[in-house]
Amino acid sequence: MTVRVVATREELAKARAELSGTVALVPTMGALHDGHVANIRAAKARADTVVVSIFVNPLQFGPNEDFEKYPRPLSADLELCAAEGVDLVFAPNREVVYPHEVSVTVDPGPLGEILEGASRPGFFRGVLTVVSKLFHLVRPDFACFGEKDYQQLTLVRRLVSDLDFPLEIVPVPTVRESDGLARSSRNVYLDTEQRAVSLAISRALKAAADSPDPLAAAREVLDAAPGIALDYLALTDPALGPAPETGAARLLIAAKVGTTRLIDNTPVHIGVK
Ligand SMILES: Nc1ncnc2c1ncn2[C@@H]1O[C@H](COP(=O)(O)OP(=O)(O)OP(=O)(O)O)[C@@H](O)[C@H]1O
Ligand SMILES: CC(C)(CO)[C@@H](O)C(=O)[O-]
Ligand code: BAL
Repeated sequence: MTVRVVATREELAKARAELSGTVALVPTMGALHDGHVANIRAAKARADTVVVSIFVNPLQFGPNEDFEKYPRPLSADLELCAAEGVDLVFAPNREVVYPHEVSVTVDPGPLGEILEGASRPGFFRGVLTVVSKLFHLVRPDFACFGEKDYQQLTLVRRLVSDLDFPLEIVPVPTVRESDGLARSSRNVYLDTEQRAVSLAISRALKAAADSPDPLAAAREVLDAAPGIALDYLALTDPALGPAPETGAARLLIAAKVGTTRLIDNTPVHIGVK
């Protein structure tokens, strides 16, 4: 079993013209896992054909982040795409996506400055710029994004509505390991002990989802967890605005375990249901 793979703009344009019916794009940075598979399956359920992009986007990495070390197991990724019946993989190199120095970029606005944006300056500018380029190059009818990266999903939705991209964003629920840890390409950085420590993140979210005081419930679990360096624990409304006094809300966590930065989030309800 193989999957069609293109790397240049010309190859992509030709392959795109040969796709019939509706197209769903699954943008990724590769190192594919079950979370990506859920995105691919959601794409297949929505559209006639599925395109996966694999590109580790330098523009969204800070100078001290893991761009160089980010895993790039391309042949395993292609096997997985073939097994999932993906129609086309776009796996460009840096020069294809950025043929000259970038000058014009997409401003994510105030939502890009908080949470992940506060810890990773320039991150959402990099994400929204490359996502815009992928939307122009692939011209999908749908694009799937995981709820694991909730702020990214929220900002991509704003990008599409504020800048009138003619496509629909499909959110995909977070896929977890059986012990609760959210699947992430960065989980491979964790050793056995760190992996055990990192379970406090999903335990905190679970406690929060079951409590009328989500913030306090999560804090209690995290305070009792050695080895977790909390970056933020934030309660917001579902669109990442200020949390309501009661009702539907979102709880988001970012934490470092060793040198690995992990993020996760859950819907919560403030007050008694
Ligand atoms: N556990 C998951 N469940 C659902 N979707 C996911 C999951 N993990 C990643 N995705 C989604 O897959 C897409 C590509 O993500 P990416 O390639 O960055 O993988 P990742 O595992 O999030 O990597 P990283 O750990 O580097 O953030 C994004 O839309 C992301 O939200
Ligand atoms: C959306 C994305 C592929 C843009 O580089 C990346 O941020 C990711 O993998 O979530
Ligand atoms: N999963 C979002 C991309 C990143 O962390 O760089």
